[in-house]
Amino acid sequence: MLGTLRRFGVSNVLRASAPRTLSTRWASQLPKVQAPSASSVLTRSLHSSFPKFSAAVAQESAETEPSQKIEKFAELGEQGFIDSTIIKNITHPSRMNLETMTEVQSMTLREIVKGNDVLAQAKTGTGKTLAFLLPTLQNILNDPGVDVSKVGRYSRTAPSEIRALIISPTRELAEQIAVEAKKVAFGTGLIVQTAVGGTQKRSGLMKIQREGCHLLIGTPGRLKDILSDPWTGVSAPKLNTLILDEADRLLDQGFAPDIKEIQGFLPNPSEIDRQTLMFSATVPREVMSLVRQTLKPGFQFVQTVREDEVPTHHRVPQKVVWMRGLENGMPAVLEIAKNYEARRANGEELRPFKAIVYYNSTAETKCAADAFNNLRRSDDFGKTALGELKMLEINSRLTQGERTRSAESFRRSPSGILFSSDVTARGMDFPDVTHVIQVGVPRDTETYIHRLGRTARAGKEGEGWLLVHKGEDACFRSRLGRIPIKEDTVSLPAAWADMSQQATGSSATSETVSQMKAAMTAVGPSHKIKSYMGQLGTIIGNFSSKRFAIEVLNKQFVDGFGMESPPQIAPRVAQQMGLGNIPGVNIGTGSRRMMEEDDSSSSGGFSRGGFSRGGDRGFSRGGGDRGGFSRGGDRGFPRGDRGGFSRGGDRGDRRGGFSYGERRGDRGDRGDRGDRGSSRGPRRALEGFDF
Ligand SMILES: Nc1ncnc2c1ncn2[C@@H]1O[C@H](COP(=O)(O)OP(=O)(O)OP(=O)(O)O)[C@@H](O)[C@H]1O
Repeated sequence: MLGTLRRFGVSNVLRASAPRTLSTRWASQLPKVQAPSASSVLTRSLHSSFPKFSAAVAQESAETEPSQKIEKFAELGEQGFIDSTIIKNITHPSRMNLETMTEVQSMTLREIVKGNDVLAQAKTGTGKTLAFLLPTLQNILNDPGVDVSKVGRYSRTAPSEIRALIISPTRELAEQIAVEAKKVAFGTGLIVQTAVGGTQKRSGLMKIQREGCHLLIGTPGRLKDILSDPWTGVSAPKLNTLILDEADRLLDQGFAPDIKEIQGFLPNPSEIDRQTLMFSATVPREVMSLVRQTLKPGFQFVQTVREDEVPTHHRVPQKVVWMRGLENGMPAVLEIAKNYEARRANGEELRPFKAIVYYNSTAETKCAADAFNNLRRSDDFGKTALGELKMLEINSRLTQGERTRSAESFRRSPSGILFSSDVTARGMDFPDVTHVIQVGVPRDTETYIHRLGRTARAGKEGEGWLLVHKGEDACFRSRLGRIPIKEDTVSLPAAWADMSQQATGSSATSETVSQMKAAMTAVGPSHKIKSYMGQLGTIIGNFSSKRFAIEVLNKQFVDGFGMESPPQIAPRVAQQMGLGNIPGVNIGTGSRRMMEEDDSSSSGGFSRGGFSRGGDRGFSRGGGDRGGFSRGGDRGFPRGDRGGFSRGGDRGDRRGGFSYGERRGDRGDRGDRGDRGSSRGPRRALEGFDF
């Protein structure tokens, strides 16, 4: 109440709300921070970092008790608590068609309308977006200084009338939030604008200048650009609310400086009272000092992930499959799809197969998308039920237009496979995703949780699969050991097939392996090379020894992708990565030229009916031929040649910079770092490469 009083004086709206006891001191919940007993480790695993965090905030925050009463949106309108137009937008069958608030919505609504600072942690897919949008838009309407009237067709609102600012870590998420905000605000006169990188800055800016803005949603880089430039006229001197969605991501090392800088362009909170809201499904302890610096003392800590409750990702069946080699990853993905389709064909009532496959590097997503598109175009697969599946990709290497098209296409499609880097791991709300498949151990627990959270949203069902190599065992146990993932040793024989041998026999697994190997062999050489380099950065961090990592990686490219020998690593890079003396490292400078030749040649590859000779054009210096998926698939891979990797090795790409996973600095949009850029150990040596 105090916050609202401070800002707008007495709020009639608030008086209309029923009195509730919302807060208790967190200290009363202290048993939660005790060390988990052996029997409860699995169910408490989500909280591996949270208990420490909870203890850290015990003294300075209040926790909101779980709501006993699930509220209907319509009641909020009847009470006069929320504007009737907003309620109509939310509840009308032809609009958002929502009836009842989710727990996080119910538990945060009044706190936010009161003007309190809130940190909210709730499971993925439980409606956090609406939880902050609804009260924030209502607060803007409550502000007597806000004029929503129009002169003719034109609003009276200036670009300096921004009352609330939402920061999102990725462009897609910012756009998605804006779409939802516009739905909620429809017909109220409130103006919602976006400022995201990768889009035309000028036209976006002119739109804000022309139409004005009450709620601005953006990515850190573009927001910084716009707010730092006084000539834009876009400013927020009357800002009341700052919202960090995916707050832990925005407060980690990668984004924190940008967030701090943006705060510098906002009014000083000691002069103009400001409410700050933070939402996420995960709140690791590392971000706590920044949470404390950003929120007011006594902020509300709303946590719907309770100790006695199985969090979303526990409810979803999660399976880990240990693969014979990394080359078995794509056949295993294909087998998951085929097994599911077979169940559907047997009459099980299942939704169409709609999966997101996550990789730890951009280049792997590209390679996988290419391979699966090759597969789709082949005669033997193309005519099957799965041949209809859309094979899409999203990663930060695509132009923003391509990214948006892929996201839209996947959103609308009832089925399909999206090969993605962590750009989509947080917040993205693709409907009806049946499977999340993660290949390789993700960089941390939070990444695993958010990726998994792309399925089983809004109460739906979903499955989670993790495909890993035995060499990642220690890393798996340290990052995900407390997550209740069940080992599956029977469902995916393709994960164990020996791909160094030509697949023989007519079993379903042989067919799956043969089909996938042919499709992998036909991937363009430059994609293979980039994938190799991209994986180098991640796999060395995941395996216990470099020697083992190199051996396994090389095997993938020879036995899986049909290369005669693994791609060459330039001597300088090998040295920087500490690979100079590691057996199996193919040191030389031939890869770069090969990529250039491949990029400049027209794409051939996989034609209907199989693998065309033109597929690896420009790649056959050794004169080798290819065929199917024999070991000599990419024979002719040159050795020790001019070129090699140097900074900006991938000239064809628009942007530079490489770090673990997604590139740390996505130059197209400095704010859009879908993936954390960790520069641990050998990965540093690959910075400047764009794989
Ligand atoms: N009250 C509600 N009743 C039913 N569905 C809802 C409700 N509120 C939101 N949803 C729907 O639930 C889905 C997930 O919502 P949202 O994207 O806000 O989840 P989230 O908690 O932000 O997830 P994440 O942690 O992944 O960002 C959306 O499709 C949204 O429309």
